[in-house]
Amino acid sequence: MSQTIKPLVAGNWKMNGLRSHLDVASEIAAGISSELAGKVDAMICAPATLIQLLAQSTSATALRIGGEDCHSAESGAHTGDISAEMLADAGATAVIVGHSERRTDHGETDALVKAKAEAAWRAGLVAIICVGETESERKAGRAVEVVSGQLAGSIPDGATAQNTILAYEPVWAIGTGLTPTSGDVEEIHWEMREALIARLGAQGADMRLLYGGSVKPGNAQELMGVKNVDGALVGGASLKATDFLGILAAYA
Ligand SMILES: O=C(CO)COP(=O)(O)O
Repeated sequence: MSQTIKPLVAGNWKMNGLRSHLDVASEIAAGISSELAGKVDAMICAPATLIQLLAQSTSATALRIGGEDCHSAESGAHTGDISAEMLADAGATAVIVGHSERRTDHGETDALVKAKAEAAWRAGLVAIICVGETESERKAGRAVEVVSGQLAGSIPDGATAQNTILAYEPVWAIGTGLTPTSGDVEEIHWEMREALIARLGAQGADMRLLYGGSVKPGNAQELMGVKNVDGALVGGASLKATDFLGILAAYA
């Protein structure tokens, strides 16, 4: 945990949540004391259908609301897509780009992820850029190489510690209950930090680096304690208020 960087625990609801799920966010917001909010930022990235409702219901709380993806264009003939401006208009303050499920399901390339990050900034949103190796890439000893390549290709010039957050999510750890060892997380996060400093200087030194992949209340303290881990990106455990608050409690 860095001395100077305020950590962020962000939930990613993925394609989960009807309006009946709004109570979960309210419960999470109610569970964040002002003391805890002084130590860690908290966010839920939600399906586009819920963003406005969530932003309204949590507006007086410390919980921030984000989107899960955006198109690179501001508007136009892109049926079914959502622009960063639309997310901002609905009350989002950030958006995830380049999640491995988007890279896999929709064939998103580093170049597209980079364009989406620039779109996020254009709309005044923070870009949460995701990178991470697959199981076969790790087994082949290529984890550092793959993550470094994604990082170089997905982060636009002009990234700052204010407009960009990086999330390392090993694909094989997502939704599986498997996590890398603390040593493996430390190695990747160190490599990311070095690459960011080499490219962005002080902005890279201050940028938040989240770990994601099967983060639960039971392993949060250990994972969040790893050097250069400045918070978490949480999938399944963000759908239950007690679990998400249990992860935030690692920073209490
Ligand atoms: O993909 C993730 C967050 O973006 C991680 O998902 P899980 O926490 O369910 O493994």
